[in-house]
Parts: sequence; structure tokens; C-alpha cells
Amino acid sequence: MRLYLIGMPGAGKTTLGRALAVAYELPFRDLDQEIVRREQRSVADIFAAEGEAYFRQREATVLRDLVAELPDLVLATGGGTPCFHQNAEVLLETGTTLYLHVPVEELVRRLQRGAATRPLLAETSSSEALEKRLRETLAAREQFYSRAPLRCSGSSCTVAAVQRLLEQYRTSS
Ligand SMILES: Nc1ncnc2c1ncn2[C@@H]1O[C@H](COP(=O)(O)OP(=O)(O)OP(=O)(O)O)[C@@H](O)[C@H]1O
Ligand SMILES: O=C(O)C1=C[C@@H](O)[C@@H](O)[C@H](O)C1
Ligand SMILES: [Mg+2]
Repeated sequence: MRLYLIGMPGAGKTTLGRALAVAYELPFRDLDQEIVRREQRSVADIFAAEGEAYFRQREATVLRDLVAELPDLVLATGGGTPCFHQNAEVLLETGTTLYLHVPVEELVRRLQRGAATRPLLAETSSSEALEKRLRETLAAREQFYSRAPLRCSGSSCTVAAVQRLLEQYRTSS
């Protein structure tokens, strides 16, 4: 089985993905970390040196490589992954996608400290600016995120809750 976690930066894709991989005894990969490993430089450095278009190309390629390589997988995607290069179709066609929906106020709390190191949030100097950027980003991305057949919200995104969701989904489809 392949399980893909999508959602905004700070939604908890990596944290929950790791825990789900342990629970299901499946390999875990984090798409951002795989890109960093292959490029031998940070996401911020890739954006700074090559620009976003280059990063999106690498993201699309590494996603497809991982899918081809691993029939069993829990994958934490990057925040923008489903929004570029038909990646959403790859996710929908090759596994089960779960959208982690977290209110913007909570994302601001989680991201406030690390925003400077995130290329797309870097110039948000105040929490108001960060909140505005996150709201705009979510509004643009919701159409991609909401294609996921499974969704959990805020504090209900626990391992046990996702396991129940997956079980219901499997028996109904
Ligand atoms: N359910 C949760 N409740 C509260 N804090 C959480 C929860 N899940 C994750 N966090 C915290 O929120 C932050 C972001 O979590 P995480 O890195 O898992 O998110 P992500 O969706 O992978 O984000 P990124 O865009 O950086 O890849 C971390 O500091 C993490 O400890
Ligand atoms: O939301 C985004 O577009 C991004 C989120 C991160 O996971 C990284 O993939 C990168 O910083 C871009
Ligand atoms: Mg992550």
C-alpha cells in the first residue's frame, strides 16, 4: 500500500507520516528530504540558487522515482507537491491520499519560528504577514488538496483516527 500525506507547510505531514509508517510497518519517505539528499543542498539553497521552477521539476521527478521504486510507502509530500506538474494525478492514481487540514491560526503558531528558513514564507516579517501569506496560499491550493479522497482536520489527525479512516475507505471502495 502507498499512503500519501498532503497539506500546507506545518500541517504535520512529516510527523504523522513517520508515525503511520511505524504503525503499518511500511517504509517512510519525506519528499523534501529525498530532494535534499539527491541534491546535497537544502531546499532553501536550491530555491536561492536555481529558483522555484527548478525545484518543482526536481520534486516531480523525485516523486515519480519514489513511486516507481516503492510499492509500499508512506510519503510525506512537500506543501506544494500536488499543485505542480500533474503530481496530484500521480498521487491519486498510485496510492491513497490523505489531506491534513489545519486552520491557518494553528499553522501560524507552528511556523512562526522557522518561517525565515522557508523559501516561500521567508519575507514574512510579522505574524500578520505570515498569516496573510498562508491564507492566500491555502486559498490557491485548496482546489488541489481537496481532491484527496481522505481528509482529517486539526487535532483529529491522530494515527488511530487515520487508521479508522483508511479502514472505512477500504471497505467502502
Ligand atoms: N498534531 C500536531 N499538534 C501540534 N503540533 C504538531 C502536530 N503535528 C506536527 N506538529 C508540529 O508542527 C510543526 C510542523 O510539523 P511537520 O514538520 O510534521 O509538518 P509538515 O507538514 O511536514 O511541514 P513541512 O512543510 O515543514 O514539511 C513541527 O514543529 C511539529 O512538531
Ligand atoms: O509549500 C511549499 O510550496 C513548499 C513546502 C515545503 O515542503 C518545500 O517543498 C518547499 O519549501 C515548498
Ligand atoms: Mg515535512
